[in-house]
Amino acid sequence: MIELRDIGFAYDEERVLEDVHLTLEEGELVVVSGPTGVGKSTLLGVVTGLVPRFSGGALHGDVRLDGESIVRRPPRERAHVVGYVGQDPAAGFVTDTVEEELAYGMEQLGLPAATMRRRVEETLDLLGIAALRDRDLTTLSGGEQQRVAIGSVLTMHPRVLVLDEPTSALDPTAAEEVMATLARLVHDLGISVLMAEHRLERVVPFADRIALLRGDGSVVVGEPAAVLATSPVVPPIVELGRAAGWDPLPLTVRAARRLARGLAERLPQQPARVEGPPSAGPVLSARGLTVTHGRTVALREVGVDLRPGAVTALMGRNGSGKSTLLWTLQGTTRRRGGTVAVDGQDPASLEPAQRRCLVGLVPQTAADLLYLETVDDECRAADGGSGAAREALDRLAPGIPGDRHPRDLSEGQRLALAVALVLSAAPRVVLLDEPTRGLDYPGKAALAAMLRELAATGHAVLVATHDVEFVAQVADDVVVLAEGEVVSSGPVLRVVAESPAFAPQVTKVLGPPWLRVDQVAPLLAATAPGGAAS
Ligand SMILES: Nc1ncnc2c1ncn2[C@@H]1O[C@H](COP(=O)(O)OP(=O)(O)OP(=O)(O)O)[C@@H](O)[C@H]1O
Ligand SMILES: Nc1ncnc2c1ncn2[C@@H]1O[C@H](COP(=O)(O)OP(=O)(O)OP(=O)(O)O)[C@@H](O)[C@H]1O
Repeated sequence: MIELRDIGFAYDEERVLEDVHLTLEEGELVVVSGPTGVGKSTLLGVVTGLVPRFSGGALHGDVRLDGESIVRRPPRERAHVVGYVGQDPAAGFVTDTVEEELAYGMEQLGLPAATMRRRVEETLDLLGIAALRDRDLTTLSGGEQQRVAIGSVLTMHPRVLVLDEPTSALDPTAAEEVMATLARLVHDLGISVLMAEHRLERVVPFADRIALLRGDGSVVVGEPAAVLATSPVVPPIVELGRAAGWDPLPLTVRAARRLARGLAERLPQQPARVEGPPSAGPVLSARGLTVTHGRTVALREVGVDLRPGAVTALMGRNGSGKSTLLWTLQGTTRRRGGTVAVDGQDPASLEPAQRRCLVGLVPQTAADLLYLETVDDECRAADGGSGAAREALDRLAPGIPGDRHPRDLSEGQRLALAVALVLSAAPRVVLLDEPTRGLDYPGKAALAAMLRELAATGHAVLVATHDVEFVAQVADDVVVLAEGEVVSSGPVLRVVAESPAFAPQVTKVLGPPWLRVDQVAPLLAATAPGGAAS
């Protein structure tokens, strides 16, 4: 139904797409994948019409809808057919409250009031946001905003849904529910979905085809197994399958389990390296933290200790209070009660400049930290010209031109820059709010390594994240919040084994104590019958 013909696109000097052919059939879900900054959002923009109209740059080639060329039609005239949710859902909000936002698109289409009412109710239930219906959009947590944004396009019943990282702010359970809902729309109503996503483990089981951007402007499109066989970005089970020499490669946990039968018994009982807990006292100690927003209690009597040398993951459902806790520890959010001490000082009582040396925070929206004209200027301002920020940036997302305006970076590049700026100052305590949005697997591995290095030199690190694979790579401990209270905390293995929702793919396939492919890959090679490992 939608066809991209011979698409080429360049921002000024940067060529992003070249000779791209892609068709999206009715009732099909296609995942757009590829490294950070490769051009996934740009490709989606060509379908919605936002590129080149609002992005600038030069587009050639044709976009066809049911055989008719729409390449010159502005986004507004495509909106009744093509629904779009961008990488920053809050940026797309046009009304004040959840219910208004869900109805807005339908009002623009002039639908009857009774239809609008019915669809709003259906959508509130479908996305589990009925309790938020009267809420002011600005007060929602990141994941709540993402659900409302998805809901606001679903109510219009578009024939094509274009979604940019739709699960990036969702907790694991919500992500699964949203994907199952989308799959149902695709199968039952014949809707077509085109989505860019880095967390392939969440979306590949639902994909009919994958469109992989390779980095030279071209796109390879095919069945998931065929594309992933050679892709530079693959979910952990595919990496596991490659290490074990499985053919065909498993795309679901279920398929991998079948292939792994008997394998778990042949692995030793303990991972080769077990990190012992460092014995020093905490760098950060918080007790009895209570925070309220109006009548909502966001945190209730929360206590945490962050040890030097340890990376702690902060997990929990959307809206459970993770961002609130980070900002309270950092000192910006006013607390109703409780204490925070970092090396004996309360960050809330310090001037912002002093505070930054003690506690660094990478916010959920990376752009909040960026205010200068170029990437180089930002790096220099952060590290005083030592080069530390640029070095960190190159590890996370290599090759970004120093003269680029931060506004013109891709989402993942912008996040990488914000992380690099905060880490280059090496504060005693580093807090990160969902720091893997927009990052590809190599970028995430690099971030994990950098956080481990910081911890190894005596810093304390707390990462709020829904990315269970990242937690498996980086964390020593996990703290789980539910409705503003700590409901469990302890070593990563124990928490992950207790809560299936937080289990990474390797644990789902091989069981504890295994969390990551790198722990088992060498063992698989040694135990594979006939040495089938490659
Ligand atoms: N206005 C602009 N001017 C110059 N270059 C730009 C502009 N906007 C984007 N770019 C560059 O184009 C490339 C593609 O960006 P795009 O946002 O499409 O990537 P992406 O694959 O979606 O990235 P991510 O994985 O981070 O979401 C990036 O290298 C980015 O820096
Ligand atoms: N100004 C506000 N007024 C009312 N409620 C608020 C306000 N700010 C936040 N909240 C609520 O407080 C709760 C905690 O929000 P917080 O952003 O800390 O959650 P989170 O765990 O980080 O969520 P997510 O995983 O979705 O990012 C949420 O239910 C949110 O809706």
